[in-house]
Amino acid sequence: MKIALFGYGKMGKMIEKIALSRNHTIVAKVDVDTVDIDFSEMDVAIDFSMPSAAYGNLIKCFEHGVPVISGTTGWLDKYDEAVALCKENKGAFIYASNFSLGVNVFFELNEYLAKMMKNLDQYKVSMEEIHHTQKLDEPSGTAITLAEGIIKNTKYNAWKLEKAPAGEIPIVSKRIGTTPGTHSIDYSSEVDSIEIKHTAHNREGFALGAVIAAEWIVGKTGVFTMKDVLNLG
Ligand SMILES: NC(=O)C1=CN([C@@H]2O[C@H](COP(=O)(O)OP(=O)(O)OC[C@H]3O[C@@H](n4cnc5c(N)ncnc54)[C@H](O)[C@@H]3O)[C@@H](O)[C@H]2O)C=CC1
Ligand SMILES: O=C(O)C1=N[C@H](C(=O)O)C[C@H](O)C1
Repeated sequence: MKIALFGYGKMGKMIEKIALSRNHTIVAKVDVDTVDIDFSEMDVAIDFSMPSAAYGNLIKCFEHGVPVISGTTGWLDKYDEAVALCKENKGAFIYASNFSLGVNVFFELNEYLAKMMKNLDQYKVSMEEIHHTQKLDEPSGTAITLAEGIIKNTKYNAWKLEKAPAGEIPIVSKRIGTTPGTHSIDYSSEVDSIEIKHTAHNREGFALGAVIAAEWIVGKTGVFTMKDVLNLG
């Protein structure tokens, strides 16, 4: 495949490494200094840019008929608009807050545990996410996806950064060194705690998942998620 990278930072460079190892070609590396973009050579675009840029990059891809994988987080206030424009242009689009296989397993584990905890009111849930100090958004997109999974399956109705009132999930965001991404969920009662945790050791898992999603989406039309790409049962 001929892949265009929108965002050539930490993730863009890791995606390039994984893509080349899978015999793909990088036909464009779009970044802040890019003036002209030639869409004619792209089979698929992969956007790992920044919260303020992602939506604009997606729209350009939809308008030029290029399927797009969006990994950038912190722009979900525009997600519904992006879906509508994708459909209007008969485009193809996958957004995932986290493309790694391990985190997508963790998403399923999170919902499974939440269903079991639904009526155990003696337990209170809390979340923590730890990332590198260069991360622009908080909480992480992954943490938001996890919180939504808990809300869907329990009596909790919202999430809040740091402290949260009863019925809302508190999320603590920490920025430490070069941490790739650690997410933990804790159900605590007077007598015990139950915790599940995912720790990324590097960015390879994120990049591999994004490239696999790119390989999957080529030739398709519509809006998809990583659940469509991964058959996790
Ligand atoms: N969904 C997932 O699996 C993952 C998502 N992410 C997300 O990906 C995004 C990027 O993360 P990193 O690569 O670590 O950040 P980074 O800061 O290393 O790279 C972002 C790059 O985007 C460039 N950029 C800024 N405006 C742009 C524009 N208009 N068009 C194209 N490029 C532009 C920046 O100059 C920079 O080179 C963040 O939102 C992060 O949360 C990161 C890892 C995994
Ligand atoms: O900024 C990052 O690095 C990451 N961001 C994503 C998120 O916001 O969840 C995914 C991963 O945790 C790394």
